[in-house]
Amino acid sequence: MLPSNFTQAYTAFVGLQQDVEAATLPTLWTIQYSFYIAVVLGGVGHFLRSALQRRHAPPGPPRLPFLGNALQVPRQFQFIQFNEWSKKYGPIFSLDVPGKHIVVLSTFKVAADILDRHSNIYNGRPRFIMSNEILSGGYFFPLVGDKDVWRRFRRAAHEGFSARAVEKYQSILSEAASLAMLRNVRHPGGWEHNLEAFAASSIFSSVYGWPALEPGSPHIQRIKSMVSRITSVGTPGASLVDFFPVMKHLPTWMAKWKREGLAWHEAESEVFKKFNADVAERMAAGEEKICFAAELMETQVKHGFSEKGSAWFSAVMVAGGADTTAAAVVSFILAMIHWPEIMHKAQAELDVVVGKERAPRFRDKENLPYIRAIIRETLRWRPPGPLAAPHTATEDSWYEGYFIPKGTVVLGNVWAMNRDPSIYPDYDVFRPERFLDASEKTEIAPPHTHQMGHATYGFGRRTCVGMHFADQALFIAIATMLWAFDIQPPVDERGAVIMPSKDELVDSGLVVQPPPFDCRLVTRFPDVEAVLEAAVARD
Ligand code: HEM
Repeated sequence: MLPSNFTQAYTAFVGLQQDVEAATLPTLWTIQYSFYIAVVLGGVGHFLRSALQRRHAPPGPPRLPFLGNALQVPRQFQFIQFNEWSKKYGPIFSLDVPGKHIVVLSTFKVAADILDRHSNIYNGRPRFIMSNEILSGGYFFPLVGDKDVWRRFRRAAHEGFSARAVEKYQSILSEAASLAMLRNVRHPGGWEHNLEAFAASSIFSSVYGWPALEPGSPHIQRIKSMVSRITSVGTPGASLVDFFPVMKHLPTWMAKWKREGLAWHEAESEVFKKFNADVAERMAAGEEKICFAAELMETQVKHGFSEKGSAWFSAVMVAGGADTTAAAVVSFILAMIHWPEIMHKAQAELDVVVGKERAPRFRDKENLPYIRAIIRETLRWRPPGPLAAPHTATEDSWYEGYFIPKGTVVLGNVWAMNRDPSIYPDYDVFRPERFLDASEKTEIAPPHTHQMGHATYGFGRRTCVGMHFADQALFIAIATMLWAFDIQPPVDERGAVIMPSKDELVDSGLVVQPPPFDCRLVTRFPDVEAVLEAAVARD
């Protein structure tokens, strides 16, 4: 009976009629036997691959039947548990959760060997049905798995955000930094909002050419809520459809989650299209201000983007840049409170190179090696994304005797790499000198770190496409902040110092950063306010 069942299944599958003419039977039998052979070979292949995977998988914590390691992987702060496991199982270990084989990399070297040197087969992303395909219509660039679509995003992003291209945003960043510090002089209690507005405003202005945004602006809130919605449904276990992909095909009348998700996507698309329409209007009126969205509108046909695709692209660039940069600035402030001697050393450098008559500018960067080392150390010490983003293997491969099958999710544990005790024995100490040679003029970095000394911008071909913009933003914010203020811990009503914890972290889904804390910003000299005012007016 088996053959007839198979034939029926096959004929139904390829759309053949059941009542085939007798004359076609020989052909049908050939098809039928080829089909059996394919199924048997497929089954044997699958069995062999599974055996290979079991036998040659990197070591890892013991698995339970069916559930694998699902109950051992925490929902938050996974990088900390993964770091512990790496101490026991080594720099490459594996985990199994239902439907997914995961490999975690914990040293710069294994990450460079696998994700950088073989980046052509490790540049995929796992499928994010709810967050990317439904809520974002397939346009959430960092989550896009389709190679062709991703390549188009990447090429277009590179045109606007390469090391060279981002220089055109320097005046926007300088103005935003001076404005944020001016707000800090006038409203020091709101420093965290002022710096959040700096990060969001500078990327908004670079993408849409808008004037600076106020702290708490509805635009900042909108992008934050977009990111938080997309990341919350994308976390493992949050959306059933990511476990059972077939559910994506349910009709909307049967699936409220899908109906609501698609409606949300349409509403967001309208907003993002309006942002772009506003840019188009200003361009038509002859405004010359350079912005990414304007350039993209001119090149969108070449890159193969629809109107909606290009509207989402611009908004996603804003989303990728705002919270990450703000989180790094907050960690820098915390470090300055805990290591004031570093702050004073940086201020001495600024006083020599910049002086007190003007605020720092980009052209000073070359002569401020200590400030540059502080930026690296901030990103090493408290990476805003301690697990970077998941990559997937798009082909089977081997690494040092371990088999990594196609479809494996590969995670680079940035946290473990940046705190590798064999490279940084004092990894918990904030010490920018580790990135300078004996003369303290030239930057140095350990091997396999792209000369950066950290892996905070990720790996291989999926390395953060906004990293040059972020580095510029961090430079001008940190230099202007240190030039203008002594950053001090708060004191209680009796004058006793309240030291904020340097070890606590909060995980917002997109970024990991210190929980909110107070600090005192004391202007370093009487003219700070006047100089910042002049800088804002000039830029
Ligand atoms: C301190 C600030 C930032 C940090 C720490 C950071 C970190 C990261 C990381 C870890 C990744 C994933 C890399 C990987 O998959 O291996 C990433 C991807 C990405 N970042 Fe950033 N980022 C920052 C700023 C920015 C900025 C300013 C922008 C936009 C201008 C941006 C846009 C993106 C985009 C679009 C991707 C996806 C790239 C792709 O999938 O090919 N990021 N970032």
